[in-house]
Amino acid sequence: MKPLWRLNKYLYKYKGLLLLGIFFTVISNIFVIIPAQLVRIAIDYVVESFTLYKPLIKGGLGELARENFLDYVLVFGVLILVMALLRGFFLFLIRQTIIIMSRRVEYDMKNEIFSHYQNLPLSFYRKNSTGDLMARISEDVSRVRMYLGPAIMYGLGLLTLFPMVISYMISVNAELTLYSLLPLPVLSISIYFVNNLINERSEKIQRSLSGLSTYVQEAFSGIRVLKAFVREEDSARVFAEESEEYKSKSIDLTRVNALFFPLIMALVGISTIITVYVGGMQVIKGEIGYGVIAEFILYVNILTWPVTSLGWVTSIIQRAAASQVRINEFLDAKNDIISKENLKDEIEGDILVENLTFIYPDSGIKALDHISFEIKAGQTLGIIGTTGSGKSTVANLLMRMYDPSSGQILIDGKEIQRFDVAELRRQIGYVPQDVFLFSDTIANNIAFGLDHPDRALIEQAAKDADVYQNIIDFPKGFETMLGERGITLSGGQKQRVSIARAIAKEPKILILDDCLSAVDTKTENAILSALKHIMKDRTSVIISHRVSSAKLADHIIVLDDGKIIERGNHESLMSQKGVYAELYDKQTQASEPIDG
Ligand SMILES: Nc1ncnc2c1ncn2[C@@H]1O[C@H](COP(=O)(O)OP(=O)(O)OP(=O)(O)O)[C@@H](O)[C@H]1O
Repeated sequence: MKPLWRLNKYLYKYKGLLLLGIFFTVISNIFVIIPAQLVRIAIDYVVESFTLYKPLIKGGLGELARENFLDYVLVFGVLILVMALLRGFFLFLIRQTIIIMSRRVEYDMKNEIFSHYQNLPLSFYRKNSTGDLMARISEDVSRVRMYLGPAIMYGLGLLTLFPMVISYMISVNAELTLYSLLPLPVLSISIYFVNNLINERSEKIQRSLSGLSTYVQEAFSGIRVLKAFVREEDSARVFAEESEEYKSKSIDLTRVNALFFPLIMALVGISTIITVYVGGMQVIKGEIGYGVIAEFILYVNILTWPVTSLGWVTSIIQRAAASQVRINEFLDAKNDIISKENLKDEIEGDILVENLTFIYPDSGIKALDHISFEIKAGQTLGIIGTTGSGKSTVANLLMRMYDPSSGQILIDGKEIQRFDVAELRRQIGYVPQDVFLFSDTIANNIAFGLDHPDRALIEQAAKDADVYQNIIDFPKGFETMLGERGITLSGGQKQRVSIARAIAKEPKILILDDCLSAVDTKTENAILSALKHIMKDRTSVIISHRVSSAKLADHIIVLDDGKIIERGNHESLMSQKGVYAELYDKQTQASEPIDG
């Protein structure tokens, strides 16, 4: 229960709806109790009338008595109907308050979690899978909503109806109350266990279903590989196996579900039999009228649903608490990338890296080992190195996705930690190694980093990234949709759109992380020359494992296993005849990659 206390702030926020909900619950319960009493009065009246009826017929007053009797019964009928309508009306109002409150809280929670997620550092996303993040913001929040909505609603109903009905029943006949309610605790406990079984099995089904959909999703997104390796039959077989598992789990659930209603019916039936039996004995003894039996049968029926829901509500609360624990775990995750001074200065672009060492916190891998370099504003640094040598890690640290383990990065002579994080990133144009484009139009993808998208700027960025011609060749040009519902760009086109997105921001620092690997050297040169022109007064970092990308840079560093092993410009490095020169020779001899 304790984890759910965190939700009290929302209950407080929507206290108006909650209090109204409680009020309507009490009122609706009154309209449950009164009809039962009316039934008792009506039945007792009918029984009495019949005893009086015979002498009246004999006295010739039969017709009058009959009319009187029918009027009276009609009044009862109308009253009971009105009560039922009023109860329905208040039940409607309860749902309009409590369920609406739960939907509002659900909305607030999702927003709170989503904006918290966005604040969390990259390291958090390394530790937790996307599936997990999605499950907590959707399924877990839905379970918590079940507590805030239905569980609170039925819980309130239970808490108010029970004392009202039972105290009234006791006031009518304590002994009959005791007997008729005897099976109800058994009902509640059995429903609790059956419900737990149902939940357990539903969860298994849910897991099996998500396994099934992940499998289908993967099979179709990897359809090219699947077809190329002729694995269709194999894939269909695995699918059939997963479906089989889903089917058997569903049948398991149906078996338990099938137990649910008969169980309720049986226990309610037992209560009714006991009420009729004990009540009948008391009627025979002349202690009560017939009407009391009918009234008590109605009460037992009225109490059945709340008792049934007791087990259900308990298990909803348990599940909600477990979900809230998972939500709280993420909500309590802190962002350790915080600014010391929130400097919002315009960046010039001087970068000084001193003795920088970085160990990835999650894997313990030392990706950078005491590296130092300097880039003056407007200059270009090329970073060359083999796979896993730490090149992307430099980009990560310059973007302040992580903080250095030791050493420091100074931008314009100021420690990077002093800058406002968002402001720093806003002034950096980053082209990641693994291109990610959104399922949106090309124009919107290029304008992604802009607060006020400007068509001329978008088109210029596309020209500078050498992708303009490709885009206007599409029938819908810049309005072409990308992604699942749109067209698929080639690897090289994607990289260039990603570059256009970074330069459209007109950044002070541009970081290209191995993003020219899918374009041919001619396009690579065209892009680099265009970039040189537009980055004239800005700083560029070009990361690549291809020498052709870095050779135009003012300075080049060669990384190996996190250490700088060579530095200089293209000419000086070539004359050193070291790793760089060797790489250059090897790569110029190799055939050029083809622009896909
Ligand atoms: N997020 C991460 N968590 C843990 N270890 C990481 C992470 N990213 C990279 N590493 C490790 O750090 C080392 C350097 O990786 P990095 O990505 O910087 O290399 P790289 O030079 O960019 O390689 P490539 O050219 O293949 O992209 C590698 O050993 C890698 O396994």
